[in-house]
Amino acid sequence: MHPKVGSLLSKFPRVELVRWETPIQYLPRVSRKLGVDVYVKRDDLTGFGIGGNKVRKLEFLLGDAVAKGCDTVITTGAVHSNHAFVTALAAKSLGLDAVLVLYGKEQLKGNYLLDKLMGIETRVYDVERTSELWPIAQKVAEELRNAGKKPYLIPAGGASPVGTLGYVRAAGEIYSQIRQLGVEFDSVVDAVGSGGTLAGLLLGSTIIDAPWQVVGIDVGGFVEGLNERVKNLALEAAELMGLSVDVPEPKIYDYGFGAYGKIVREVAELIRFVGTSEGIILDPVYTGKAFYGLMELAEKGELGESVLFIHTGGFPGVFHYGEEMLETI
Ligand SMILES: Cc1ncc(COP(=O)(O)O)c(CNC2(C(=O)O)CC2)c1O
Repeated sequence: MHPKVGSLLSKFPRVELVRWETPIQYLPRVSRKLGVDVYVKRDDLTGFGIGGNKVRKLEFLLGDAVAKGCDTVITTGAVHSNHAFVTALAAKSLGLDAVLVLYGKEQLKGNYLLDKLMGIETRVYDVERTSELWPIAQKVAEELRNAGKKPYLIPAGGASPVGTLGYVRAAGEIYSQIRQLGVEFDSVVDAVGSGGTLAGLLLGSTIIDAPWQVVGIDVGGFVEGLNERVKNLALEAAELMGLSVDVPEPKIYDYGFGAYGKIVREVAELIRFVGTSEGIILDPVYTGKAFYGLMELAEKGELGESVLFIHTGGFPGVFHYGEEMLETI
């Protein structure tokens, strides 16, 4: 861990959910195809509830909830939400209750199947996008307070200054790993939904004065005003840490293929290519689109000679959208 990051974060309550450093793995076949060295940080293996990148944010979010004596966690997302499922699972593992405020078609697949299998309370609403769920979640919190509960509200994706600390810490972890590996990166690339992961990487990379550029791949406009949102999240997290830093403008490229959650042939084919050539499974909503963007940008020379992809997980999405993906290829 980078000493400055470690000491800055030590004052924040954190529950340990990521029990190891996730490996950084070289992808020989992808690298040969691109003529660029591509590595992947296996944050799909953070190890709690196949929750991928969300687990890092939840260490601080649930640490805060426990420190405040809260007894019920509420969060929002689509019915296929990786974040919603692992938030509720982690809350339950800490003895807290959880209520998921969701939208979308209820199908017993992927994360929604896991929600039900784990006996998680879900409330599904007829809205078009996650952002419309926030006022509903606030009403649920009020209902719980009136029932004598002490709810802790977590925004979609855990995209808050506290949640952002999770990827500040990840940047510090990457720093110590590259010294052991003897590698350098020109770019670090991550899928962007609610923006918290990118914001944390941006702030963490600024704190450690990292040589790499941080690049986000927007997977379909999960939120509006993404650049400003990411920058503000990073600055608010810096303020929370007691830092005054100048965070660079986020570099975000749109590879949403027209809409968040839209399943497309190009991504299904890429998932097959990366799976059969490197044994790594990407998902059709987030990491498949992000890796598609990485490969196209790398071929254009936008990412330099050595690139680190943050594999943020999303595995349940393969089982939510598997049939739809197969129809495209
Ligand atoms: C596998 C995977 N990879 C990357 C991301 C994007 O992370 P951010 O939300 O921090 O930008 C998600 C998000 N998922 C959301 C969810 O509800 O699951 C927040 C949208 C993700 O699940």
